[in-house]
Amino acid sequence: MPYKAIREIGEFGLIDKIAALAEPTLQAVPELLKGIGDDCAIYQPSGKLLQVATTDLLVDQVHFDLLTTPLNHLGSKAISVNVSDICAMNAFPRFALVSIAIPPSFSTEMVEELYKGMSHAAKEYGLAIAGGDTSSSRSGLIISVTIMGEVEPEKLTKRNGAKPGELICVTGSLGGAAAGLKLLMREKAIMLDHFENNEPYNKSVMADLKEYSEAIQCQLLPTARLDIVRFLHSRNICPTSMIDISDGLSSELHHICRQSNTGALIHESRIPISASTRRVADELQDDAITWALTGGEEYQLLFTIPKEEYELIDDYKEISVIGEVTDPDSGVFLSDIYGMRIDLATIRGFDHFGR
Ligand SMILES: Nc1ncnc2c1ncn2[C@@H]1O[C@H](COP(=O)(O)OP(=O)(O)O)[C@@H](O)[C@H]1O
Ligand SMILES: Cc1ncc(C[n+]2csc(CCOP(=O)(O)OP(=O)(O)O)c2C)c(N)n1
Ligand SMILES: [Mg+2]
Repeated sequence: MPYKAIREIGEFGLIDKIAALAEPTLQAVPELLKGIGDDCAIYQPSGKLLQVATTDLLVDQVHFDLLTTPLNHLGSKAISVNVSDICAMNAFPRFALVSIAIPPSFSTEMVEELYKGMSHAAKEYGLAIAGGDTSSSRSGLIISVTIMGEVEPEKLTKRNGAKPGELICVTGSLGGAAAGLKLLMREKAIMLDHFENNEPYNKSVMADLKEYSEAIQCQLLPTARLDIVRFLHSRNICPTSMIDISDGLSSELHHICRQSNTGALIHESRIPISASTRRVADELQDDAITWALTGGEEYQLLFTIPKEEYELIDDYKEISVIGEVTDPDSGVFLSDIYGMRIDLATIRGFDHFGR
């Protein structure tokens, strides 16, 4: 079946298709009085709740590579990385505005595939796709998502409330997204090599990626930890500080410490790293702890709670206590498996303009 060029239906024909795909997300949000179709989306904020807003860009060749990324996964990830920021405030996402700049190589079906992923993720998180903007792009695909969320004022969690003596907690496991990215880049290099040598495409030269599905899923299809926000609310736990891990554990811990005016000591042996991430690191002769500290794109939550609240999280396997908050003069340190202290100021994470 030939693909339909976007020029055949034009900008407004494309927006109609996008609106149809966004439609099922509207049901979960009755406060949204108008979604796609007017000059603005119209939202009726609920009474006493505070509103939070976040935005993140996804740019071709910076955040994704279309050779290794299915478009529906990319759509889902664009929603999830923003929901993750809402979760980091201990808040709930309500609606999203999605803007895309589309390169000339894209067909109507490719845009639809992207929105199928967004719409699916939005439904999972109970948020509506309420509007956006569409442009052509003279270079690669660019996706910008803005999400509004809500939270009761007393539950709002910022980066700046950690105090010495408190526990540092992290959700899920770390390092998987970096492992997935390394594997995908390895497979891409093999594929390009093959094409360059004019060899016919042959699936058998590629690794069987099924055996790496956990790491690849962490990279291509991360989930924001809205389940953790629900858990925290259900147990009436209000972290004193919280951040999501987009740039690596080390960077995010520094953000909490800088904004809370504290130090921190975390323990290498307590950093949760899955067996499959360790296996990939061994295979690629790389270091899973470095991935956890600097890899980023985990979309797990890093937060602090008073020691007395330990028993409230103790039985929950999705949360690991990895260390404690210290005085500001103590710096931000990792105690390695031999008890040696490593200054985490020397191990920073992802930086768009980093050397
Ligand atoms: N171009 C920009 N203009 C205004 N504010 C920005 C810009 N880029 C980032 N920020 C703000 O700087 C802070 C840190 O951004 P970032 O590191 O991207 O956070 P996150 O990891 O939560 O996405 C956020 O409050 C964000 O809104
Ligand atoms: C093609 C490609 N190159 C590199 C990466 C790795 N990468 C891209 S952005 C990023 C960090 C997170 O992105 P950022 O824009 O800093 O998110 P924010 O902190 O604003 O949430 C990482 C590790 C990737 N996923 N794909
Ligand atoms: Mg950001």
